[in-house]
Amino acid sequence: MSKLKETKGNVIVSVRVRPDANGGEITKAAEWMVDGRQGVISYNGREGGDYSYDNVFPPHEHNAKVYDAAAKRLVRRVMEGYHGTVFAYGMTGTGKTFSMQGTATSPGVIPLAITDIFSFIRETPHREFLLRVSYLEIYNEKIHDLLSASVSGGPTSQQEEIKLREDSKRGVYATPLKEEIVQSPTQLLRVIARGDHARRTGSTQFNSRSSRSHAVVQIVVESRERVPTGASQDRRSGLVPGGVRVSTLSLIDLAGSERAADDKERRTEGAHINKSLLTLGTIISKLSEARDRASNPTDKEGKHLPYRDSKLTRLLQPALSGNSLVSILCTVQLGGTAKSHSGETLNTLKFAARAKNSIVSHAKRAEEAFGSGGGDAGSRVLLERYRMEILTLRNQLESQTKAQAEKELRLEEQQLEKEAQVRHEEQMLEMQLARTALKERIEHLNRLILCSKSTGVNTQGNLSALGRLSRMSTGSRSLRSSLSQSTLGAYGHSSFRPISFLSLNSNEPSGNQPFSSGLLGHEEEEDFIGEFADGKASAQRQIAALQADLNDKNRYISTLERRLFQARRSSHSRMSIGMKTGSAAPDAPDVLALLREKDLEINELRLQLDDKDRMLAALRSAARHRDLAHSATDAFVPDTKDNHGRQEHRPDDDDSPAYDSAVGLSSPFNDESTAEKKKSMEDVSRILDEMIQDRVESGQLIKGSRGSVRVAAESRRTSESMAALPGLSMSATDLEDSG
Ligand SMILES: Nc1ncnc2c1ncn2[C@@H]1O[C@H](COP(=O)(O)OP(=O)(O)OP(=O)(O)O)[C@@H](O)[C@H]1O
Repeated sequence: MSKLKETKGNVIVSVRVRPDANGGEITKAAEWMVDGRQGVISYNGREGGDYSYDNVFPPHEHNAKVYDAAAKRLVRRVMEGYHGTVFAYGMTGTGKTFSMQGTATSPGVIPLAITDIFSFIRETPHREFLLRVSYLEIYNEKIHDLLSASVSGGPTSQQEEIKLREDSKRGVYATPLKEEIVQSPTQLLRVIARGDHARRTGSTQFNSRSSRSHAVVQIVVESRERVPTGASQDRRSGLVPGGVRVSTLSLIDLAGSERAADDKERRTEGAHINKSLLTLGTIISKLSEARDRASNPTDKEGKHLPYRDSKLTRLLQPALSGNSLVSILCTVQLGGTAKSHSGETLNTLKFAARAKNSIVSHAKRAEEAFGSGGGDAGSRVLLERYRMEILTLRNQLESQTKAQAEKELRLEEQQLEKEAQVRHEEQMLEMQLARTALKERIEHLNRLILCSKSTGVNTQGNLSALGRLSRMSTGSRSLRSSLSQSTLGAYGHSSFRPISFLSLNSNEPSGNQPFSSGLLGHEEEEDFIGEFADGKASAQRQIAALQADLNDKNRYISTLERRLFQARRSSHSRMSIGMKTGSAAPDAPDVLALLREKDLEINELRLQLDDKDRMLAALRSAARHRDLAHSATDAFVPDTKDNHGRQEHRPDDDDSPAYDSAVGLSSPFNDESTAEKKKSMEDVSRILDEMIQDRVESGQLIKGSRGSVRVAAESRRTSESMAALPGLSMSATDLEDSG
């Protein structure tokens, strides 16, 4: 026996004995003997004998044990690339469906095979798998797709007829047939359960829910060697190291053979069932006969085998002809009392025995297919097809990604161009604004320049100072006019000219610096300034003009002082002469005349002194205007030194609010101005001192030890006499105060 198992490993024939339907022991124990360990069933009755099989399962053997012994190895080899077929054959109600499907608590061959399939996948990491499943039934010699059936149960009448076709690589296959790709045991079991639900069943004499059709579950296994890690480049290029291997596991639950039933429908079904089973039996018998002629291989047995007599045998042709591993599970029930029952059991045992002896499997591992190959067989290699599709999609994705990247790049470039254009426009706008601002500035400056020219005053920026200069110039002009009038009025000299006249200082020993051409007329000054109205040179010319004006004023002051001194001396001389004359010949009428003359002179001197005071006030005012001009000029000519490096001469200054408000500056030359003022006062005092000294020398006055003076006795007398006269009351104190 063991030798038989070894030599015929590709075909396994098992017999499973169903428990007694009544729950009791085998009633005809004497007729039947079941040896599970030896795989022998013996029948002691008529046509009795021993029937040996690969496996004999006693009545209470579990489904798991049946699967392990009858199908497990075959399933694993299918996963390795072999075709495999497991089918259950037996009389109705003997446990074919129970063995193939099992129950929830005792799963049969199909669910256990599914579990093993996925276990194998998990245990084989170096390969990748793709599983697809189909489920059909052959009912009254017609093929129905159980996965395309309506939910309500039973294939739809409009379902396209499914035909069997044959291919050199695939063998015999049904088409069109729905195939579902499954990725988990649960998903696969759910698909099969759906097909089971659609399967046709009916009540028979021996089975209240008898399968009235042959049901075929086909699981197509595609597998391929995994691409080694790091060979992603090859994957992308489509160069895979190995092809795809395709194998099929067929799990078939045959309808039960039975005697002709009373029901017409059952009789019709039975006739078809029996016919297909009969054909199957016939083929097995012929295979057995062919095997007996194995020594004469010239005969090609296949040509004479009636596979096409039934769809069942046509569908099982690849398996029966040796291209597939085969496991036949025959189910019997030994407990029946009817004589016919034992006959059916014997028929099953004989079928199994013939199958065991006749079927020779030359099953080989399926060849690995490369590419789609061409033809239907190649196109069914879904794994390869998917791989190609993935490759195509990946290429499309890459091209789209590239196109997208290029598009984004273009958009980015366009965006950058837009931004650059916006920036350019902004820069242009800024430049335009800057140009506009510059133009406005230029126009403003031009207006300023025109305005300055129109006023005849320089120049760049210090318009208020220039305005003050202009006002000062006007003021100076009016000052000269008033001076001239007052001077003329005081002296009655029509030849006396204002300070701006050049002839005034030509012969004056004033010590002032000569100024040849600086005394310009007012219009000339404006033209001069306007012509050189820019920069430091212009400012220096302003200073020079003011300096000249200042010199004029100084010279005029000196002239007035000298004239005053001369007038006093002249008066003193005349008074001295008159006194001498009076003392020598004191004639009363002469004295009176002399006194009147002196009174006139004294009055004239007083008027002259008043004029002098007014002139000094006017000169101080002129000096303030001059300082104003200096300050305005200094505002834009920091270097206030003249060309000879000397500090500009500053006139005396006072704290006149008008001056301060007019200039708006705190003069940095206040100290110098004060010194200058003191100097001028000292000059006046010096002149008066000289006058007093002259009188002292002439004996009219006596100088005290502490600087005080008194009138001499002679003079006092004269003075007293003069003082007695109306209008002659001048004293030394008066002389001091007037200085
Ligand atoms: N080994 C077994 N142990 C327990 N119960 C079984 C066994 N075999 C069959 N049965 C029971 O017998 C009844 C009929 O079994 P099943 O439907 O599997 O027979 P079948 O051969 O498929 O019949 P049919 O050909 O009419 O479909 C079922 O109720 C099933 O549970």
